[in-house]
Amino acid sequence: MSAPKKELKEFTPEEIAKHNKSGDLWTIIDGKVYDLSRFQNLHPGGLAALLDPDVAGQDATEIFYGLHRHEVLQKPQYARLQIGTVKGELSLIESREPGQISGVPYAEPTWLQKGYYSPYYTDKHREFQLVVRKFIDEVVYEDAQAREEDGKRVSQEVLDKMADVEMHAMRLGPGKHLKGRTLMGGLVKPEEFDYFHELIITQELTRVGARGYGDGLLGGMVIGLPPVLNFGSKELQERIVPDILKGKKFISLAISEAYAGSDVSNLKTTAVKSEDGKFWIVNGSKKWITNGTFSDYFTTGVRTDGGLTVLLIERGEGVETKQIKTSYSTTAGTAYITFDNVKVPVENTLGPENDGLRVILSNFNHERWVMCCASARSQRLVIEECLTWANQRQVFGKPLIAQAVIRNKLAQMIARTEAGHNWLENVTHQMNNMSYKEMSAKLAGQIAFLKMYLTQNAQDTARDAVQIFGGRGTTRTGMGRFIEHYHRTITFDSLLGGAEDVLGDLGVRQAIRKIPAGARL
Ligand code: HEM
Repeated sequence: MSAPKKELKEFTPEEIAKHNKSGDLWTIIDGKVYDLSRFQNLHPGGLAALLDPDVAGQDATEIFYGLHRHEVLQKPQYARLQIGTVKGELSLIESREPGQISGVPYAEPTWLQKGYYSPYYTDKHREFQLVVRKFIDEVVYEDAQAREEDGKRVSQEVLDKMADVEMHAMRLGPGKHLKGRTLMGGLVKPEEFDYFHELIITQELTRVGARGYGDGLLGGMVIGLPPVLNFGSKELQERIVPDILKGKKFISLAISEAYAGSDVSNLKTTAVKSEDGKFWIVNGSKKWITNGTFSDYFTTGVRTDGGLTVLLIERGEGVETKQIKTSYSTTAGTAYITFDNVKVPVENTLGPENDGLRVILSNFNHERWVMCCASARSQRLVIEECLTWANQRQVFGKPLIAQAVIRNKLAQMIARTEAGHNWLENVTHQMNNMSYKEMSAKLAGQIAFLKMYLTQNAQDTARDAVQIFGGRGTTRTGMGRFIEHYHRTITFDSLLGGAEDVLGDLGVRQAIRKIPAGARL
């Protein structure tokens, strides 16, 4: 990220002060001397700001950090404006190194903070987390910022590097699909890989702070491939799974329709058997399908004679996908899909005919839990931004953090995030110790409540964060860019995998079913 090192001179403040006019313009930021003479007319904030008597030839550190993110100075085109350092002064502001753990309180979950303990994570998990973070900082972060902005698909190079360490396979959680694979360069054995490892990957990916990119990074595979692995024929699996896990082919889960979202039993897309019984003929449409614009395969819920069936539909004649523009980046490839007399071999049926609801539901707990991992972590990113900003921002002659109302917003934000994250770790611990059957029976309600709780909190946190950042929280570039992005995209999380009210209701209905027959007040 930083520019190549060059010989830097030392200057005294007196020497620097002489360069204080248009065409001969220096300034000091954090003990470093910048020559802005040739940049002055290109400066996005204008020339006048740079000619201010408190800036031109002076130490502008406080003013600079009130207006720019530190990352501005790390960009090569700006880093090269540095010509020297101030004699006798040290730089105090740290640049984040790849893999670094944040020192800002609550920016990291407790188990990653120095001097804290956890009953859940082992030293192996810690080692794994460090390597995954470094990988994501070095391989994914820049691509995430660029693609979120230009809306293009995740770069193939990133997908290939992720495949090299088997990250696509690991994102599907523990299971048979990991057998024989070298995970993260051999750091964890397939049989040792557990839900905390998966949580780590999901949470580290969330830290890039680019929501559309996060889904574009094969979110469709995370929810669309499990039905193939759990219900597809051996032949089908052997034919399509290897290329998907290599990041060469793509798959989506195609359930929701303009007619039916959370109400999956009311789908209108139909599949009728051909006369020879060899094919399904599929007609209908699907909406909000993540990665749909570039997917090769669609795990699709269809209405059949006696109920609901799930089919693996391959891109081909009769399948059309159109980009839907949503509140987040088109890098997610969110699609509207139409199926017009699409011929699907009956061998592509996933699970028993007319029992598709079970196939779809079997995946929901894991899908929602993944969303919980992401939501819990993204709230920490907001805390880090807000705590740091409130501490550095000067307003009415004091730091913003000196205002009790701001401290109160931060208090609520931190308490909500800690509560949700700790609950998530408890649920993850249960998943690690339960069979799949037990998980389905005991955790559907818990996970539904947890997701509802986290996304409600996330929306409160987004609203509070914008108040803390003020106008900066509403612009796509500059100081508040992560906050603007979070606030704009957070509603998505509250709907994916079931709207909040639907999830809350599911949890209560499950609880009521389990009240012992003899329970009375
Ligand atoms: C090495 C020195 C500097 C560089 C490379 C630089 C670069 C930039 C960039 C890239 C932006 C656009 C930020 C964005 O929206 O993404 C910007 C905005 C701005 N800069 Fe600078 N800048 C420098 C120094 C300064 C200084 C010393 C001042 C002093 C007042 C200043 C005042 C401003 C202002 C007022 C804006 C507009 C901020 C906003 O829209 O909120 N800049 N600068």
